Formats: sequence, structure tokens, C-alpha cells
Amino acid sequence: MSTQDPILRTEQLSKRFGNIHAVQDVDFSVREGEVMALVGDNGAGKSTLIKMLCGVHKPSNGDIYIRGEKVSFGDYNDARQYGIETVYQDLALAPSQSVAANVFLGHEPTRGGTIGRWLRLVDEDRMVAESKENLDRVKIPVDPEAIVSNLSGGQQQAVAIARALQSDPDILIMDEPTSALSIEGARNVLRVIDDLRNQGLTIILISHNIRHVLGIADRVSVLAQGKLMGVRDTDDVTRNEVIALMMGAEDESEFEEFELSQSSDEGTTA
Ligand SMILES: Nc1ncnc2c1ncn2[C@@H]1O[C@H](COP(=O)(O)OP(=O)(O)OP(=O)(O)O)[C@@H](O)[C@H]1O
Repeated sequence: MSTQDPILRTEQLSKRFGNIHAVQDVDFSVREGEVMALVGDNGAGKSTLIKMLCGVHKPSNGDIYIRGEKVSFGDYNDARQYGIETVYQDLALAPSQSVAANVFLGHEPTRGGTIGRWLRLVDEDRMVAESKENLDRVKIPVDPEAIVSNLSGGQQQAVAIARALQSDPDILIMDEPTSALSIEGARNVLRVIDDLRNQGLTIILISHNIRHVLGIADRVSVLAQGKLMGVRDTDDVTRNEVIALMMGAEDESEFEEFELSQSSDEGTTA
């Protein structure tokens, strides 16, 4: 595989819910080691697309390829076996438990051999030490023994990312990781994304915040009404062009019209 071949690609991927075409004939493609942003207005199909990529929804039509191999995900664990992990917007943490317990949620190390596993004698020391390794990778200072509900939003996001790293994924899907955070928290999470890319991870970033997307992503894919409207290098695209694509514009003249209407709007409010 050359560095430009996609690590993940979809071909004509579609999902229907009754009469609703949530995702329609989407050819989405992600290169190894890049941050690919996925943007679109409410209801554009972003969540449905990523849910097909992480095994939650079965496609109505079309195919998913990982490193060129056609795959069929029956469930979330199948996707995980192909190296795909997801950090959902709601983080799905256990707030009353420790950071370490959350990093290991569902697969805590036990002690005492067979009896330990049977009695589920969780090896707290090992859990704290091993969770620290992944928390260090995320580089937001968090005490492994702290209780999650006492942490800031940015720290909780770090815990959810550390947990996702537990299965050593190649591709990390992040659903709106900065949406509920303070400016400082969002800045920290964007720095984590940059660090993880530098460590070789491929990241699919769903976000409504176009400024964040243009600041961190290598490329951006834009969905509107279930269809892929365009894919752009973030170095070569303006915020207005992305917004115009989100609104369903299909060619450059429509971007120009949009830019003009934007600047006249700005003129009236100034
Ligand atoms: N389980 C479902 N059953 C029926 N319709 C659904 C289901 N999930 C999504 N939809 C519909 O599919 C379309 C795409 O929804 P989706 O949640 O994928 O969009 P989105 O881009 O993630 O939006 P948002 O940013 O608001 O989360 C919408 O019309 C939505 O109502």
C-alpha cells in the first residue's frame, strides 16, 4: 500500500431508514495518518455514516474497504478487530468510578489467575499503572485515581480517548470532541488530536466547528442531505466554501454568490 492509498474507503455506501435516505451513494476515503474532518448540517448523515464505519448500522447498500480489503461489520467488535475505535459525543463514561476503571471499563485486569478471573478480583494497581500509560499518550494531566465526575469536560474527553486507545486502534473516529468544551478545553483536545496524528494514528473528526476543522484537519469531507458534496485540502479551502458545500452548492459560481451575499450581510450588520 502506498502512503496515498486509503486506509479506509467506502464505495456507494448508503443507509435508508424507511423513506429517509440518511446516507446516499457515498464514496468516502481516508488516507493513513491523516486527520479527515467530516462536516455537514444537522441531519446531513454524519452520524449514520460513522455508525456504518464502526459496525453499529448495517449499510443498506455499498461496501467498506479497510486497507483494500472488503469488510462486512456485523457489530462493533468486528470494526474494532479491523482497528477502528470511536469516541462518541456522550463519551459513555461511568461518572462515579475512577479514571483508571473507566479506561478499562468492561475489560479490567484481574489478579489471582483462574480464581481471580472467576471472582473478578480486579487488579487495581495494574489498572492504575496501565491506564497511566494511555493517559500519558493523551498528554492532558489526569490522576488515574480521580473520580470522573470531578473532572473538567476536557479531562473527561481525555479519559474517553485514553479508553479508546486501549485496543490500540489504527483509526480513531471522534464525534464532536470539542462541542461541549470551554475554549481552553477545546484547545487541549485539538492538541491531543495533533499529537495522536504525530504518533501515526488516522483520525476521522466529526465537527460543527469549521474553524477547528480548518485549524486541525488535513482534509475535509462535506455531507449535505446524505450526499458527499466535496472533499477539500484544508490548506486550499475557505470557511465560506465549506459552508456553501454544506448548504448544497455544487460549483464555484455558487460559492462566489455565497461569498457576495455573506459580505453584503456583514456590510448591513456592521
Ligand atoms: N435510527 C434512525 N431511524 C430513522 N431515521 C434516522 C435514524 N438515524 C438517523 N435518521 C435520520 O437520518 C438523517 C441523517 O441523520 P444523522 O443523525 O446521520 O445526521 P447528522 O449529520 O449526524 O446530524 P446531527 O449533526 O444533527 O447529529 C436524518 O434525517 C435523521 O432524522
